[in-house]
Amino acid sequence: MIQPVRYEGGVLHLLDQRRLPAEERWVACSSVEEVARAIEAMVVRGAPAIGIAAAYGVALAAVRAAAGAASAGSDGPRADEPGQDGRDRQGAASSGDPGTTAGTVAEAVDAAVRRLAATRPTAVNLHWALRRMADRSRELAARGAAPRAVAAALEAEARSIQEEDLAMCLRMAEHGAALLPAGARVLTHCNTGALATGGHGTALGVIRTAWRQGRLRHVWVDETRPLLQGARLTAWELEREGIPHTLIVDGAAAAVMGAGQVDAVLVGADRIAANGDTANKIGTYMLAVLARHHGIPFYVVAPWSTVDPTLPSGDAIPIEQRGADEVRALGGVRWAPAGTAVYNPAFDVTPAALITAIVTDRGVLRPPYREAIAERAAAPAAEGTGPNRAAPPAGGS
Ligand SMILES: CSC[C@@H](O)[C@@H](O)C(=O)COP(=O)(O)O
Repeated sequence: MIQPVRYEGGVLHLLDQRRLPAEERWVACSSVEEVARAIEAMVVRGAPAIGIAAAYGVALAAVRAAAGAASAGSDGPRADEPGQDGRDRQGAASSGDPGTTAGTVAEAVDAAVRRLAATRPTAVNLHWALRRMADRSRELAARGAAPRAVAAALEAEARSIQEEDLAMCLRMAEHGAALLPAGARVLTHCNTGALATGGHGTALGVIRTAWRQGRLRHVWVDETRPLLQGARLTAWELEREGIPHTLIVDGAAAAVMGAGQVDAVLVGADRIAANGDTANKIGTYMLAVLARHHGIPFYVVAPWSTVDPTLPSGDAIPIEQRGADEVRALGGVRWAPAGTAVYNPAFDVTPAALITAIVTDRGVLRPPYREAIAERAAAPAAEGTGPNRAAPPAGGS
């Protein structure tokens, strides 16, 4: 199984998604700053995977703070010091620290949460995961846990977030596959696969499971301009799995729908507001309009950690704006005049009215979404899916 995030021996290893499919290269992070920069640079991307990486970033901060004052009151390595391969830190982390106070660790955790929360604004999973780590840290501090015990517990919490995300993906995949007709031809956007999650994927997880169940015939893959997550990442995952697929430019979606070649559209989400409005990769809204015009079901697939009941509607979802050169150029080749004005929102918001159903690990939600979301938010989370979130996410909105 593809897993883009691995935490081993106090070092976070991220599969560098900027380089796929050309090469499989891993980036080692041993400080919060390295994790934050990896998220900003999209070494790791996809809403759930960003949350998982950030959770490990917080754990790294705690590990380093617990080890940092080990040398008789020295302040240890700085949290923003770039690592080489992290092994030096691993040694420091395991050396123990009689001198570090619980307060030092709590401060390091708070600083890590603030830094990581500022990396990418739209995916709420990031803030959900950070909040969970901060809550766990406070709980341990209140119990008077020793620094090294806090660090170990935060490493375990991050691992739980990762494992629970995989479990949620597998549950969503079962729910979503059951919605598809036998021999389905589906269209998907961006990358919502194992690369974007704890494994298996959200919309792509449904596709994987439907294929294994023998009910899927074909996948249309939007290339997903400007960063080509569909062409580079989704096509790579589908090829590895042997799932029949065809890559199209984003502008061809209407033509394949109009030709009667699509039975369902499946997309992921970065944030779902209380009324069901859904932020996802730029171009998703366009697909929803097209699907409605052609009478094709449009399904959003997302874990509960993507639902943000604190926002009344999609109008309140912060949309990340990215640099002009992502549009003017690709791979170092510029094809637009250097001074051309560019508008480059990374996400758009699909109005709930265009969404046929939202597939979550808590079941399939149907309109009216405000009621459906309120009802599921109040229900206890299924085992292994973490605590319900009642309060607003850390720095999320
Ligand atoms: C399971 S991933 C869901 C979304 O995060 C995905 O569709 C998406 O929009 C990813 O955007 P990205 O900018 O690549 O992080």
